[in-house]
Amino acid sequence: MSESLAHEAAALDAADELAGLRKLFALDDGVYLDGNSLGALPAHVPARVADVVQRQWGELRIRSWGESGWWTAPERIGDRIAPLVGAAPGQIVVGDSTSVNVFKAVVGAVRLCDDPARTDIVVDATTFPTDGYIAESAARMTGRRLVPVAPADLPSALGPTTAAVLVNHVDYRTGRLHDLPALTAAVHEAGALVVWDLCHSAGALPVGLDANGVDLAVGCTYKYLNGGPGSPAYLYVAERHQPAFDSPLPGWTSHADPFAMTREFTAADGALRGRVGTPDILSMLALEAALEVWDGVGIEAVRAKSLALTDFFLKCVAAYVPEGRVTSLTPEDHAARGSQVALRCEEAPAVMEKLIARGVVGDLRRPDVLRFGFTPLYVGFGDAERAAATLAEILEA
Ligand SMILES: Cc1ncc(COP(=O)(O)O)c(C=O)c1O
Ligand SMILES: Nc1c(O)cccc1C(=O)C[C@H](N)C(=O)O
Repeated sequence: MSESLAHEAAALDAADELAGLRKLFALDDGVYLDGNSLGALPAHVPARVADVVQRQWGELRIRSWGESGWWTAPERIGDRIAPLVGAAPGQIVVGDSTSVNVFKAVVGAVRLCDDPARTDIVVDATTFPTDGYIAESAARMTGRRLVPVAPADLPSALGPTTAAVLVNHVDYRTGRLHDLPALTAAVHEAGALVVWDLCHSAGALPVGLDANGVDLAVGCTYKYLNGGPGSPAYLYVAERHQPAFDSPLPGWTSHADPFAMTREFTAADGALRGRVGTPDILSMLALEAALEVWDGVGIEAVRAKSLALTDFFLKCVAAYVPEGRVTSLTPEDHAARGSQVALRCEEAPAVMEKLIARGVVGDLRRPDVLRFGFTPLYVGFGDAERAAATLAEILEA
């Protein structure tokens, strides 16, 4: 479209220290900008899953719970995710869906708060729906009131009646990054606990759970962590809260001695309290294999590339797309930007269909949002330029 932007893309790709990671993924010639919904497949994962099925399950059978490390996979893989979200070992367990972990975390936070005068569960009013639905149910179950508040208004909405706050780190629709350090501090100032949903930030930018004193957090692993469709989510319970963390789903695998099979429940120590039932081993070990692409990769470098990619994509869109056809919902300010660009466009459904037909895969968020996720491990600057050029051609036609 423009020689100069295409040249700029080539120069940026040539200078990109993460560019070599793309070959670790099974990708075609298309432009894949939907890794914020389903991350791409790391190429070595199928053989690893085949080994889990054929040898570990097929040959070792029941012995694999011990010999193949199945039983301890939730906490082992939690420790592998921990450095990506700024957590020391022993605070994350992997398992269940994000939705289920939201439930454990919100009810767990209200129980940790343990003050009947604190009647409110505050929820991000712009949240991904599942968090809102579950927070509402958690409020009913714990006899609390659900108070939806826009993240920007959170500090003024908090007070002596706040028990717990559930907020998304990055807004799934607009890509807005919320200020985790400041909001965590504001929640603590009000005497409440905070639960962060990291689905759209883990693996895309530094989170700093421990450094910011976050209480609880949840996240999925099938977006920027490339764990595969429906791969298990995770729950972070800060070490200081673990002794009092009272899970609303105390299954036998979170028991201190699961194989004692006692009638009474005695919670295990540490993050293991977040476990529930038998771990979904096939998905979990696919995730464990997928996480190997992070070996030697620093999240700071990923963040720098993510911002450069979204900046460059916005620049190409401004240069190519006819005036007035799209409006960016994604903040210009780096401090408030996640790893996606959301463009409002009147004809969004038809435009996304045409983009996908031309090999540029983004997401439609109805009614009028074109969503493009930038996953720095395998998306390059040439992809960003091509996506913007294709979008412009479609809008000009
Ligand atoms: C912020 C957020 N929370 C939760 C979920 C979904 O949770 P689950 O994995 O339980 O479907 C998503 C995406 O699906 C999400 O974007
Ligand atoms: N989890 C998904 C699924 O099972 C099917 C389709 C999409 C998803 C998603 O992850 C949606 C995503 N959380 C979003 O931000 O829109």
